[in-house]
Amino acid sequence: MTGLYDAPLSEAERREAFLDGSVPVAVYGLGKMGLPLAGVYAETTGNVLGVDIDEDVVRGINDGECHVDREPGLDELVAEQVERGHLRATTAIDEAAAEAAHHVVIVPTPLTDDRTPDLSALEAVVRGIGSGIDPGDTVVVECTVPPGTCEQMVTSLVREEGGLEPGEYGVAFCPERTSSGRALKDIRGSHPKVVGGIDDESTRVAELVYGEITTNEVLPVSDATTAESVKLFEGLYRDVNIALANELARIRDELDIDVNEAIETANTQPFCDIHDPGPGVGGHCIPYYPYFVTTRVESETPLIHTAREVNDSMPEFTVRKVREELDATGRDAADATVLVLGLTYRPGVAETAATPAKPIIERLSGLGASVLAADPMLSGSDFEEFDATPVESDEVTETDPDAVVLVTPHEEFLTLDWDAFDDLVIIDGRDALGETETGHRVYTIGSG
Ligand SMILES: NC(=O)C1=CN([C@@H]2O[C@H](COP(=O)(O)OP(=O)(O)OC[C@H]3O[C@@H](n4cnc5c(N)ncnc54)[C@H](O)[C@@H]3O)[C@@H](O)[C@H]2O)C=CC1
Ligand SMILES: CC(=O)N[C@@H]1[C@@H](OP(=O)(O)OP(=O)(O)OC[C@H]2O[C@@H](n3ccc(=O)[nH]c3=O)[C@H](O)[C@@H]2O)O[C@H](C(=O)O)[C@@H](O)[C@@H]1O
Repeated sequence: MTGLYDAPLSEAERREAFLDGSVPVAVYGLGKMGLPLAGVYAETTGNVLGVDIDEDVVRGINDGECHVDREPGLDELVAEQVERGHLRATTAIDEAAAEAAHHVVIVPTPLTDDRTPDLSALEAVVRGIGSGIDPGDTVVVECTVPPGTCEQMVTSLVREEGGLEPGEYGVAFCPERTSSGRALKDIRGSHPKVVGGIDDESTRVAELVYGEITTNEVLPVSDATTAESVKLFEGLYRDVNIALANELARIRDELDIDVNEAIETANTQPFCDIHDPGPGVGGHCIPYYPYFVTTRVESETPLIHTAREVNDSMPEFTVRKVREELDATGRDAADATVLVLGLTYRPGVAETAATPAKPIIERLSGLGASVLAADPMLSGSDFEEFDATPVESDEVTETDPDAVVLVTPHEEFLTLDWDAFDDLVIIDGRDALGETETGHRVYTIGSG
């Protein structure tokens, strides 16, 4: 069986070919998103080859192991699909590209240091696919990309490496609308699956494929660039709305109200969905996606930039609160020991990209404080990127800090024995302590 693009088959025959494994699938990128996606493709078609550049990732998967933590159901799915021969992994991208007829790309698309999209991994993978692609194949891009990437970059790389023209093979953008910690639920159908091809046949193939992958509806849009924009708009909406919440938290002291209470109450109005304030916005998604749009257009985009500035100002705001609260208890931050709890960008996810913990620690050290840091999802060398002394999460109550900053409220930190500390100042970055009586002086971002 060759690929589904322009296949001389009826809709039912195409579906049957996909479901019985006659259309070999390759998934490029086996990380927090790619591994669950490969698992769902494997349980659907029984014929998936995963590709990753990390030999440890490949070896672990071929041993039936799952390297992605805290994803309910993923350990079992990977073990079962590998054991049944439905899923295997390789670092040999050329082999995979030659063997597969349906190519799914979900590798990192981060930002460079000067805040332009870094599509180097995508380029490497699409070149690899181009070297092995056949007429009738389909390339599906799931990693988030700037608008126009599929129409332009993907087709020109396939032309360069494989000599194929659009119309001989398919390209579709099918955004991954998945959150870590609930990846299988999301991939299988928490949200409608958006699909957009560079031509109608590409859209049709993506619609058929994702009609089998998701239990939710499939939303075909006009073209790939529209689908790319849908994904980015979701992220832009979130960044701008978090910035509104953060700006309200910044004026909380002057209003002398609990802004978190006011936000929660305002949101009882169906047209209001103000998000949660916090110590900053991290991850390789929300803080990055705005630049995928602003670097793509000449027009001014003041709202997008201002939202980024507000969100990126929250680490400084958080450290200012540490200084003010220590000051109010007669202590100088310069002589203080500060314990930072939570370094990943949000609870339960082992990802430190753009984490606010990093600038918070840098600013605390800049004040002269000695900084301790704990995070149950990090170990050993993971702490090296932070200018702080690592503390085992189950040993934090053996430290004697003057202040604790709760940046990322992993569940392990919600049951801490606060009595073990003396005369603490606590900055609760995420209103995570709620009504917990800590017996210490607490400043909660948003609530005061
Ligand atoms: N993490 C998330 O919450 C979401 C991420 N996304 C998109 O998915 C992309 C991937 O995200 P994650 O899975 O979280 O990243 P990750 O960092 O967890 O995994 C990426 C995987 O790709 C592999 N890789 C890197 N370069 C490669 C190459 N040239 N060829 C083959 N494999 C390569 C890495 O070894 C790693 O195993 C993101 O860049 C983003 O655009 C979309 C929705 C949600
Ligand atoms: C529009 C949307 O909700 N996008 C989701 C987002 O997931 P992600 O894992 O990046 O987490 P997130 O909940 O958006 O949080 C990002 C950052 O923003 C912070 N955050 C989040 C929500 C909020 O009200 N306030 C706030 O400060 C978080 O602490 C975190 O540091 O980005 C994912 C992605 O695109 O990678 C996407 O699939 C997810 O659905």
